Amino acid sequence: MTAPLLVVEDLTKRFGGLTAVDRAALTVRAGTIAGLIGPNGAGKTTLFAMISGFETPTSGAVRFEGRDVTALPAHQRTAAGIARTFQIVQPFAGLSVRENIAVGAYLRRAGRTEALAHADAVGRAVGLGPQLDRPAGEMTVAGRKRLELARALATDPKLLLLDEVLAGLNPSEIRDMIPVIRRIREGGVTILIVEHVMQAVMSLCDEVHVLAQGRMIASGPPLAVARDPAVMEAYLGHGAAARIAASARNPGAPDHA
Ligand SMILES: Nc1ncnc2c1ncn2[C@@H]1O[C@H](COP(=O)(O)OP(=O)(O)OP(=O)(O)O)[C@@H](O)[C@H]1O
Repeated sequence: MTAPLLVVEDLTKRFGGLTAVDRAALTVRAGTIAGLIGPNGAGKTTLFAMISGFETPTSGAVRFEGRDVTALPAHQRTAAGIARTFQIVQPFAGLSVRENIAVGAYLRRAGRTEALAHADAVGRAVGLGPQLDRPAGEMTVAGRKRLELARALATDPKLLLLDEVLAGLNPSEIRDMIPVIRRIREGGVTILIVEHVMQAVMSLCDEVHVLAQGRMIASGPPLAVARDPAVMEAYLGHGAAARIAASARNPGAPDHA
C-alpha cells in the first residue's frame, strides 16, 4: 500500500442555511486514480473547490503530503503540487493552444522559451500535437477538454483534480480520452476525478467515493461501490435497492412493486 497523498478530514461547507458538504472524509493514495461520484447537487464541486483552495471550509482539514494546507490560498496549493481543471473550459481564445498551455508551465519555468517547450511536450502527451499552433478559440469541445487537462498538467502537479473532463464528449471521444488519463497516472501523477460517466469511473478508478446530499455514503473499489445498496438508493431513490434485488430474483415481475 502506498502512502496517502491527500487526506480530507471531516470537511464541511455551509452556504447560509445550506450544508453543501457535511463532514466529508476521504484519502487518496499516491499513484492511484480515485473517483468522486454522486447525484447532481451532492457537493462534489464544492468538495473539489475546498481541496484546491477555491473555497474555504466552514470546518475540517485538508492534508497534502502530511502537511495541513487548509489555510493555503489556491496559488500556494498549486505551487505545493495540487492542480485542478474546471467544468467550464475558458481558454484564452486569442492565444495559440501552445501559449495557453504555457500559462500553466510558467509556474515552474522562469523563461518563455522553457515554458513554451514544456507546453509543447505536455500538449503532445495529451494528443494536441497537431493543434499547438492553432488559436484556442477555434477548438472543438473535445479539444478544449484536452487543453484544460494540459493547462493543469503543465504546472507539474503531484495531484491532479479532474472536474468532469468527459462531460459533453461523445462515446468515441470518451474512449479516446480514457487512455490519456491513464497515461498521466503512469507518468507518476495521482488523480482524483469527479465524473458522471460511469463507464469511465469503473474502468479508470482504483477507489471510488460517493457523496450524497453532502455526506460521504460509500468508499471502496468501483464494483463494490456500484453494488452498495446505499449508493443505489442515492441515485435511484428510496427502495431502489430492494426493487433491483427483487427483479433479479424474479426477472418477469413488474419492477414498480
Ligand atoms: N457558492 C454557492 N452559494 C450557495 N450555494 C451553493 C454554492 N455553490 C454550491 N452551492 C449549493 O451547494 C450544493 C452542492 O453543489 P455542488 O455544485 O458542489 O454539487 P455537485 O455534486 O458538484 O453537483 P453537479 O453534479 O450538478 O455538478 C447545491 O445545492 C448547490 O446549489
